[in-house]
Amino acid sequence: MLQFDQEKPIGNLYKITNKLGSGSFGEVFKGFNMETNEIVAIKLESQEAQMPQIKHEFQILSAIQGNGIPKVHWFGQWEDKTVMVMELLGYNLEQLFNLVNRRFELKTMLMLIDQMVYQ
Ligand SMILES: Nc1ncnc2c1ncn2[C@@H]1O[C@H](COP(=O)(O)OP(=O)(O)OP(=O)(O)O)[C@@H](O)[C@H]1O
Repeated sequence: MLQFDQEKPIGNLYKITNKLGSGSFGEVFKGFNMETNEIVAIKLESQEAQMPQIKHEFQILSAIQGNGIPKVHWFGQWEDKTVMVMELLGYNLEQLFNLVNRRFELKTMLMLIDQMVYQ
């Protein structure tokens, strides 16, 4: 688990509030823009990471902006971490699946397939 000073603003603008989850690299937190109060997602990766990934993710996200792809607001160094501040997305597919007792209707499945294939 990453250690950091939650009170110290990221890029002089963003503050972390709570953890959303973690992936194969990095941890993702909910936070907000101190000037506008916009809620954001903040991904942190240790600068000590053996195989740094977050810069690649930042470059790819910046290149493929669009529907369902979080907009990147800020990328840089903070304390001893590399940080990407991005748009906060809603529920992921697993969370939505759980909300409907792990059973999607045929219509939902067809809409998902349509999005996966054509968007
Ligand atoms: N922009 C975002 N808005 C809201 N939640 C997010 C956002 N990005 C990531 N999360 C949540 O944070 C958690 C970790 O995301 P992360 O991108 O680190 O890993 P992952 O995509 O789940 O897995 P992997 O790193 O293996 O691809 C997930 O539960 C995901 O739903």
